[in-house]
Amino acid sequence: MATPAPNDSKNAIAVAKAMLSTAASVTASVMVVQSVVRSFVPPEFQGFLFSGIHGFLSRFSDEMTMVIEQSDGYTQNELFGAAQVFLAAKQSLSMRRVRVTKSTKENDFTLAMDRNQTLVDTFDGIKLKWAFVSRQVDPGNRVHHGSKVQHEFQYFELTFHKKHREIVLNSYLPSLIDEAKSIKQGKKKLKLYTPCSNGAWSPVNLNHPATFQTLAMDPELKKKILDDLERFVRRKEYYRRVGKAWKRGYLLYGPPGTGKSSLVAAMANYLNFDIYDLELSGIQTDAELRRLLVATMNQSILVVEDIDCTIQLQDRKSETRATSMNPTSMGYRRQDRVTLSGFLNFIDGLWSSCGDERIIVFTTNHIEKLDPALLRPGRMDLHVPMSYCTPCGFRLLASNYLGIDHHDLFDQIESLITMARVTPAEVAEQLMKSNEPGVALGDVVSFLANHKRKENEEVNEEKVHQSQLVEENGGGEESSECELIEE
Ligand SMILES: Nc1ncnc2c1ncn2[C@@H]1O[C@H](COP(=O)(O)OP(=O)(O)OP(=O)(O)O)[C@@H](O)[C@H]1O
Ligand SMILES: [Mg+2]
Repeated sequence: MATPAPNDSKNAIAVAKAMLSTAASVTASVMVVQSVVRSFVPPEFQGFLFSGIHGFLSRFSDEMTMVIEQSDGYTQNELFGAAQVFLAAKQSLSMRRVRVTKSTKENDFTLAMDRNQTLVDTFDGIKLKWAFVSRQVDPGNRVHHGSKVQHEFQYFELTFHKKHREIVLNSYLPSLIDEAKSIKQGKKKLKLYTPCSNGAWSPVNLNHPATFQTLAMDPELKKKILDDLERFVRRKEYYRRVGKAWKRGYLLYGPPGTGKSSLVAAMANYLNFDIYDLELSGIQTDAELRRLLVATMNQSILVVEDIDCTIQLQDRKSETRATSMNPTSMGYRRQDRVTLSGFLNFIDGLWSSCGDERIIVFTTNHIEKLDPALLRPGRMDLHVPMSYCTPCGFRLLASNYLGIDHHDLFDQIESLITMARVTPAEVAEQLMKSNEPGVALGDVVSFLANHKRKENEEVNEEKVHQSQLVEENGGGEESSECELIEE
């Protein structure tokens, strides 16, 4: 067993005292002292020193510390076990000491936070400092198999600013317990990240139920996407060999309610990837955009929804024209704005090379409005059209929503659906109106019939309008001239 080094310990304490007398920041002092203690003091004495120093310093601090012990004397503390699992999963390669164990029954190594190590977590922008403290307790003169029994007393300390007490108790700790449960079940809890006001990503749990089984879309297209995803995740070595960044881009396009966002959620659920939802219109500068992109993690999907609606990205030519004429004519310098070229260059260049297994998805309702730079071959690897509901899509929805594979009304609905342009979202809405298949399907029939009638009326109105135009212009030939002029 390693013996304590009295001189080193004295040095460490002397440094701690000196720090205290001049410290402007108590937190900074704690960190410096901890690192000094770690360097000079043998592990078995570190726990004692840490909590002593910490207890003394905390009197001057705005921080509060929660102590999470293994048990309350009678029952196990659920939070202690959850923290062990959660923190082990959070550990990064940057940790200096990691405990590694493996039982004969298990195939994998289990990593855990080692004694007297610290780790910083963030939640809703709040910094939370974890320490795993271990103290040797002398139980008196108890002897077992000839040697003196040593007891180890272990607990976690969770330190944060006092003002976040309620958030920690009501949100952070419950979510930690949830996450630990998912980790234990071997299932990662998926997250949906959105940019928050301080320029960082803020996570919430992603509980979207969409899967490839529940998606009503062309079966061949569905299979093509699934195969593409599977090939992508298997191809780590391939991407390395050909010198390409390990990323894949999908462009999903189609009318509202055809399942573009549902497909993104299905992809995340299928791959077990988190989603980063990049709302470009909320981002002011290329620098801010880059910061956010760099902060995304591997094995994730970066989604930019409705890319055509993000005005600055719409028209690169006009953007260039405006800049070349007068760089400050619009009251801002061009480099202060998010630009399509800046975004695409960063996605294709530096960003994709600093991470692995990235998927990028753009969605749009108007593919025709997109800048050609986005549609260029090689930019988005797969273009996925999301279409109106087909008979096959309807059957899948009926099976999902009503649990039925056949019904007398199916034929009528299927022939109506091929004529009416309705979205899966609209059909799903009708199917949800009743648990009784006959009633729900009756609603679908009336909805489709109404929809078809309205479509016919619109077509007729348009025909009348066109023939009025022809009459006003006095004949066929001149009308084509008129169309040419209008264009
Ligand atoms: N193809 C589909 N298969 C199954 N359900 C669908 C499909 N499309 C839409 N839905 C249902 O409609 C709802 C809305 O669909 P979703 O948000 O995915 O459409 P969207 O194409 O992203 O629309 P928008 O363009 O307005 O963003 C979904 O929650 C889902 O219940
Ligand atoms: Mg959507």
